[in-house]
Formats: sequence, C-alpha cells, structure tokens
Amino acid sequence: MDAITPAPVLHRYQTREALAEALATGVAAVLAGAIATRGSATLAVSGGSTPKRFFERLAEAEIDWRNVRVTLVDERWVPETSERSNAAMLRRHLLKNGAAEARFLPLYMDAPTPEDALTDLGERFQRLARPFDAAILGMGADGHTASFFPDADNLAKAIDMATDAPVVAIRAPGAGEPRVTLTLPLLVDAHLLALHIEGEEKLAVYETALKDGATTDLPVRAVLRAPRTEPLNVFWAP
Ligand SMILES: O=C1O[C@H](COP(=O)(O)O)[C@@H](O)[C@H](O)[C@H]1O
Repeated sequence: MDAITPAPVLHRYQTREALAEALATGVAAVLAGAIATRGSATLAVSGGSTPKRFFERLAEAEIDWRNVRVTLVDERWVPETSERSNAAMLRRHLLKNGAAEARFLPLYMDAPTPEDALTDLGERFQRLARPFDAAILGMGADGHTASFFPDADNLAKAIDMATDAPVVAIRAPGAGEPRVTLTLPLLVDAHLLALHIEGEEKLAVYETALKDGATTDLPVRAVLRAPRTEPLNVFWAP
C-alpha cells in the first residue's frame, strides 16, 4: 500500500455535539487569524446534512464576519426555494447571528443548466482570494466528496490537479440533479483542510479509501492523496 504523506490526522469525538464545537472553534481561530493578518478570510463549506451542527456553533463565533467570504464546495442545480439547495441550508444554519454579515458567494445561478453559468461562475471564483483559509469537506457513504461522485461524467476534470477551471458541471447516477463543484486544486490548497464525517458507515468508507484503489470507486481518495504540506484533518464522531 502506498503511504499517504503527510498522513491524515483523525480526530475522534465521543459525540457529534463535541465534534461540532471543536471544529467550529478551530475554524473560527483560522478565520480570525486571517482577518488579523490580511484583513479578510475565505471559508469554503460543504452542503448535505452533516454540517448543520457545526454551522450552528460556528455562527456563534465572535469574529469580524463582515470580512469573511463564505462559499460552498458544491451545489445541486436547484434554486434556494428547493429543499435540496445547499445554499438554503447554509443560510438557515450558518448565515445568522453575527455570521449573517459574512459575504456569501453562491454557486447556483438562475440559468437552465450548470453549463450555462460556468463562465460567470469561473470569473467569480478567479476573483476570490486563494488559497482559501479553510475548506471543510463532507463525504457521502458512496465515497463522494464535494460533488466528486463515483462514475460522474466530469470526475476526471474535477479532480485534475492541473486544471485551471475553478468550477465544473457534474452529472452522476447517484447525484440526483445536475451539480456544480469546485475543483480539487482549489480545495486542497486551503490552509486548513478538514473532512467532517459522522457514523460508523462513513468511518469504514474513509478507512477503505486510505487503502489503494480506484478514485472512480471512492473519489474521496483524490483528496486523501492530493499533494499538501499540512495534513488533512479528519473530524469524526459516531
Ligand atoms: O450531496 C452532498 O453530499 C455530501 C455528503 O452529505 P451528507 O448529507 O451525507 O452530509 C456533501 O458533503 C456535499 O456537499 C453535498 O452536496
């Protein structure tokens, strides 16, 4: 088995609440540090259901949210009126209290397909300061992270470390609707890169992904093996 270097660091918590508290404290410290040194901070977060507790804790952080830019790592191609909208979930659970002052850059635009919006989205993300200060990834039980789905049409492009494209359109059998995702290089050069997973099933998937195998089967393997100086931090609770 080829060693992953630097090896990811697994942080285990007894409860999901304890995990949320610890992750929020760590992310808030990174954002506050960036604001103190550069005047602004950039945070990329995941959708789905797992981040809700973490978002609730992070929204309580006493940092200068006016200088924080928040974006999603991926989005389903649905408007915010949809139950499936990651942006709507983010607004409900993170962009409140002081965090309501953060500047949110959504990935969904009012266009019939993701392809119709790619040029505009690309320009938006080219203007965003890089590297991100923090990128917090999730993972599905099928091993997808962001919208890097097994058997996705554009998976190779989305996880190509040499791509210039910040955003690609994705369609995959397990994805439901069409999607857009930030690409691997944009995510893995974040100062703080974390993978937030909960439950025994996802832990087992993560452990399988640590072993050699096809990225098309478990796309999270691409994140685990991406070149980085600082290790990936994995946050897990049962
Ligand atoms: O569809 C998505 O799924 C993953 C995992 O979501 P979860 O509900 O199992 O936590 C998420 O990381 C991604 O951002 C989202 O678009």
